[in-house]
Amino acid sequence: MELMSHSSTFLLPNLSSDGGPVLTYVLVILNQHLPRFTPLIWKHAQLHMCADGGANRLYDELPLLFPDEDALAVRIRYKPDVIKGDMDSVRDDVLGFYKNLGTEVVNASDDQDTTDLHKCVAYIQDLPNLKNQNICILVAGALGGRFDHEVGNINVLCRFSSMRIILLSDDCLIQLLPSSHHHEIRIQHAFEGPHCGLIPIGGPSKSTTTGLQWNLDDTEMNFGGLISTSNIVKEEVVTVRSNSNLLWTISIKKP
Ligand SMILES: Nc1ncnc2c1ncn2[C@@H]1O[C@H](COP(=O)(O)OP(=O)(O)OP(=O)(O)O)[C@@H](O)[C@H]1O
Ligand SMILES: Cc1ncc(C[n+]2csc(CCO)c2C)c(N)n1
Repeated sequence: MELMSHSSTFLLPNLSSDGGPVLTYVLVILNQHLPRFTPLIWKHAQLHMCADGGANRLYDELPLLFPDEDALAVRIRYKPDVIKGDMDSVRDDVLGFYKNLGTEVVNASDDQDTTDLHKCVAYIQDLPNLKNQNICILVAGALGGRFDHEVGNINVLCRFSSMRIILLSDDCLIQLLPSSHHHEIRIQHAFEGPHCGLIPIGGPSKSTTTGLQWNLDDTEMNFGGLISTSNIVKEEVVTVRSNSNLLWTISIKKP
């Protein structure tokens, strides 16, 4: 089985692959409080998208991260490339502002069965320019607020299990570790940890880990039984093998 390497190098001031694969980052902004490090991951991303009402967050909240600057100048500097969704949450003034700057708007209001995040990920998956790139989608504002939205966002990880997608908030990140691979997670100790968790998301799992305070040794996990929450990262590298998909979550440090 192949090894998949992971490293949250997008949290570093300057992007490096840290021995892992070279990734092309795409940023998707959701309709939830913008993480404080949004300008940093914006800089690392090649493409910037807003999921429907996520455009309101960019418009309203990004200037607050630059209190000494003119709000209009900040909004022009952080222009999304694409806004996609069913358009029931983005405000008309916000849509008009970004359309005037040249943002592409994709109205998918006919689809009321998939979330706006799902629609954005499907758009990224189909982009011809990114076809041969090793893409990693960073999803800002994926956690906090409404629980149905949070679970919907986690479900997108499962529906697009062959894509690298990382859900982000100010406090933590969540990503899928598909059982099709073994995993090596390089920890950026200055920016993340020590609290972490491994959660069986697709049914019962048997998993083996190294690098944690409470390692698993071909240990069965399932909802209603054991799941690994409040675990602690102890080494530079965490390894995970599992016969079914797991969610990996780790805390993000406050500056
Ligand atoms: N409170 C939240 N927590 C986590 N993610 C959220 C939250 N609110 C919105 N999102 C994410 O942002 C995306 C865009 O949000 P938006 O409010 O435009 O969605 P919506 O489909 O209009 O929601 P609603 O269910 O209220 O109609 C959603 O698809 C979801 O992924
Ligand atoms: C069983 C079922 N439950 C809920 C919805 C509603 N829904 C799910 S995603 C979405 C679009 C949100 O932008 C909406 C309205 C549905 N279609 N099917």
